[in-house]
Amino acid sequence: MAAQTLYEKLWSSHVVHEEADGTALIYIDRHLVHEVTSPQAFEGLKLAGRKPWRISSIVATADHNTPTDHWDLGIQDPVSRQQVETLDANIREVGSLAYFPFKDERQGIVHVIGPENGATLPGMTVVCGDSHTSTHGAFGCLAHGIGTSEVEHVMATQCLLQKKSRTMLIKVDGQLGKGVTAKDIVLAIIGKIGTAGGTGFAMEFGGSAIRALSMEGRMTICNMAIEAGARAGMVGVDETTIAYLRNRPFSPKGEAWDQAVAYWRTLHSDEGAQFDKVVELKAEDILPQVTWGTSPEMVTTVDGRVPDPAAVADPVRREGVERALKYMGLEPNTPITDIKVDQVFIGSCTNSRIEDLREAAAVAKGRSKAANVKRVLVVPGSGLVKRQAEEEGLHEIFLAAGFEWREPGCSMCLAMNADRLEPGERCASTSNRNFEGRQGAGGRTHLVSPAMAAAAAVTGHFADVRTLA
Ligand SMILES: CC(C)[C@H](C(=O)O)[C@@H](O)C(=O)O
Ligand code: SF4
Repeated sequence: MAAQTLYEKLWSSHVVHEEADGTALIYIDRHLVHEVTSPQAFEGLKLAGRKPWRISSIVATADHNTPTDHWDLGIQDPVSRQQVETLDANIREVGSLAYFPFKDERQGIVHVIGPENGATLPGMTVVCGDSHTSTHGAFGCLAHGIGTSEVEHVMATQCLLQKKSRTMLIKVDGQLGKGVTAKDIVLAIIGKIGTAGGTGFAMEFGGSAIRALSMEGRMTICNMAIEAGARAGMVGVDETTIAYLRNRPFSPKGEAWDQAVAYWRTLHSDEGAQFDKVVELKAEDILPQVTWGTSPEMVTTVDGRVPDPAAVADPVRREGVERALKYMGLEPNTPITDIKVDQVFIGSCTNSRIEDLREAAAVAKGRSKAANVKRVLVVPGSGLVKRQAEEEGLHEIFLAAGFEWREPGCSMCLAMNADRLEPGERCASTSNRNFEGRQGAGGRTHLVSPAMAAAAAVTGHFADVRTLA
């Protein structure tokens, strides 16, 4: 058989029916559900008198609207409370493989709880009514974000209507420098190809620098594939994938594990497989990244400067830069390290896993929040991450530095709960989107790695983490 890409293997093993124009129905193995995009889907199902096709595919949690402090007080905001209670009621009514509700010890951000519970497994098709579902592709799965009407369609039929994507390989070879992380790799990729660079593609990340990453790092990269415009992001299965999944609650056990592992080992692009497009980066060239604008592609290196619109030849791009600088309150040519921050957010489905917290703690250790920084929020991605961090004493490092140690959830990634920026406040954030108003109306977001966020917290401005270590 001809050499196949990972995407082609995943696609062909899930096609139920294909039309002449290439539109296909693909079977869905795992359906992750959260409170924001599921209410209308459950309602639609109820109105049609239907039941979910395969309840055991559903894994649900409440994450966007849950508070990250004073859990004893419940959910104060009535809209958020109703959202979460609606999910509670819907899951109670229809059932699920697992539900991690508000306050459950395994509750957390949907893209953190899936993998850590072994609910995301290689070879699966994974969907969720959430754009960052691409995260799960780190496990050699085909993972798509879907809209609310598609959530209903998947519940009703266990299938999704899709058109086959073109394939892109992003190959990162070499060794990352000290203080440079998976977040810097993915920001550098988006800086290079742009937020539309992956449009129409399923993106596979490969090369020796990707192979050397932990599963946490691979998830960070696949998480932001969507910010590069890709339909899905993925990494082939290797021993790192398999070691991560051993003994997770929903991972197969005993003989079924051995059979699964034998299959999983086939889930990588074959030697000589042809991609429609290949982009190459050298790990040695990647420096710590900081975004300066209102789109993830508006990014530069920590030793760089805010761009000067006058130097941008293309008039459309020039206007985009001008508008972004106005919103961000930045002057052209300002050195990145001169930009002071008001708040720091360490969390989100991009960077709230144990390794992220370890990296932030390594910088925070023995240091303190700078006086000009109003608040530093550290928000673990799940209850299990929180427990692990506490077992390792990371929370004590954060608290000693004057950071706040919170309960898990999406938090100030998109300000659907009480955690938000005030208008005009500037934030170093480990999340994935720096859009206008994303962290609160008028808030200004700069995307960075956890180590760089901690460096900004202790110095009060963006600082090269390599000089602090
Ligand atoms: C609320 C949800 C639909 C949304 C998404 O799809 O991504 C959110 O998670 C986000 O990050 O903006
Ligand atoms: S952490 Fe942010 S990006 Fe991730 S699912 Fe929640 S709101 Fe979306």
